[in-house]
Amino acid sequence: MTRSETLFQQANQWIPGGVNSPVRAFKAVGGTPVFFKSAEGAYITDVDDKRYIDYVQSWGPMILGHSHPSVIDAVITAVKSGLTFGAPTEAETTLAELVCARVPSMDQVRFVNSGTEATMSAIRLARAYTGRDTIVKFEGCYHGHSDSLLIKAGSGALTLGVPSSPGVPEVLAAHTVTLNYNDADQVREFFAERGEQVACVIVEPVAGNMNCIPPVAGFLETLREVCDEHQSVLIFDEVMTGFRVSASGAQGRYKITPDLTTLGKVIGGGMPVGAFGGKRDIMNHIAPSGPVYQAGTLSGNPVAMAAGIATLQELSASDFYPTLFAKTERLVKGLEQAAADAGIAMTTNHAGSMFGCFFTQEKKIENYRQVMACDTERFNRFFHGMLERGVYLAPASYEAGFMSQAHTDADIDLTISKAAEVFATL
Ligand SMILES: Cc1ncc(COP(=O)(O)O)c(C=O)c1O
Ligand SMILES: NCC(=O)CCC(=O)O
Repeated sequence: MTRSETLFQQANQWIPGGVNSPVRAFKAVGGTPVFFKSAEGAYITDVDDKRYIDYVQSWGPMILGHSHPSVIDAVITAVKSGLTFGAPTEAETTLAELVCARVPSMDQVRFVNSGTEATMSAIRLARAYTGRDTIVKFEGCYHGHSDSLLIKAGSGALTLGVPSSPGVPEVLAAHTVTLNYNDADQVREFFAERGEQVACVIVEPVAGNMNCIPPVAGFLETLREVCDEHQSVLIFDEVMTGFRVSASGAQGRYKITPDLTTLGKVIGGGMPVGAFGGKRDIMNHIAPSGPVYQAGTLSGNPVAMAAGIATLQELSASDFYPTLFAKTERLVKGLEQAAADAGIAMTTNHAGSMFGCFFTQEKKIENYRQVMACDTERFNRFFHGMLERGVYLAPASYEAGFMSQAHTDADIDLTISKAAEVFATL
């Protein structure tokens, strides 16, 4: 047995399914999850001392690569001053200012501990602000695991075949309407009928939890329009896209201004952080400014704030995003070419530093239905072939991949050559 196999067996005794988050368990791809012990830059090392080029990057946060020296130094400095005070610190304001300065739609921001908390709190706020109950989301989008949002959700929920989780009361689920991603006509039709009931529309402005699906022209624009017409709150869930698809997130990339934005992943630099924010007149409703309750023992944790500040500061270099995006292009073009050379039907999507591969005859993948029709068995063989050859991809075909600053052209070219080997076996 490998050490990962031994550890997984032990973990299963004490932890349900052996993991603390379902997507880690390799349920979708089969086999035993790899247990890791360290990571640096683009590389991650497992407990059997095997090294992998990592395109999961902890599901998105590690945009600088693992163990970036400035982030580690900032964390060590913060740790030495105490782990948590449960009281305000200057670092919270520093990070809040950094975030709001970069995301112009955000006048104010509240820090929480995860993306789940951020979206859960944002929809509570939108419901209170509008005095309405109905929320609109899109099939295959994942916004964390709060009750109202775990309806027809993406990510791990898709792989388990239970996108709408048991345990969510029907009366609550009834308030969540699920529409088709990238289908502007359906959104218009729904709003024409029930727009006055809609508290908010929440959307991943680039979908990253049903593989990677950028918005088609006009989709986000339509969401903005119908929300304006019906006084509904438009929430961009930028937990994944924030500071990843542009310096100001997807809203900057596609030039659509949401009312509320949720963030996570990158803004915590690898520490547990989420955030929600937006226009001052909406954020004023949050306690203690207003009556909408939202709280957290560890919210704004000083160590997490330090990691976030150090990360955002690194992103300010003028060539940061162009360089990062060029790497993503290099990878996806190389993978497409390698697949074509091997006669494998595969297409890719990418947006900024997010990307995805689809095993399909179709040339363009723009919606959930198309994703679900892709050849998952072939993806699973691809995944294991790459894993064997030292490339760690997300262990499910419904996840976006992530590029980091630390990936070199040599790492990317090595990845493409490994993929070429695997394509030859598919
Ligand atoms: C778009 C999006 N929203 C929300 C979440 C939930 O964040 P977390 O896992 O930190 O609770 C995730 C990822 O998990 C996500 O990708
Ligand atoms: N796309 C999946 C995630 O972003 C979150 C990972 C997890 O749920 O563990």
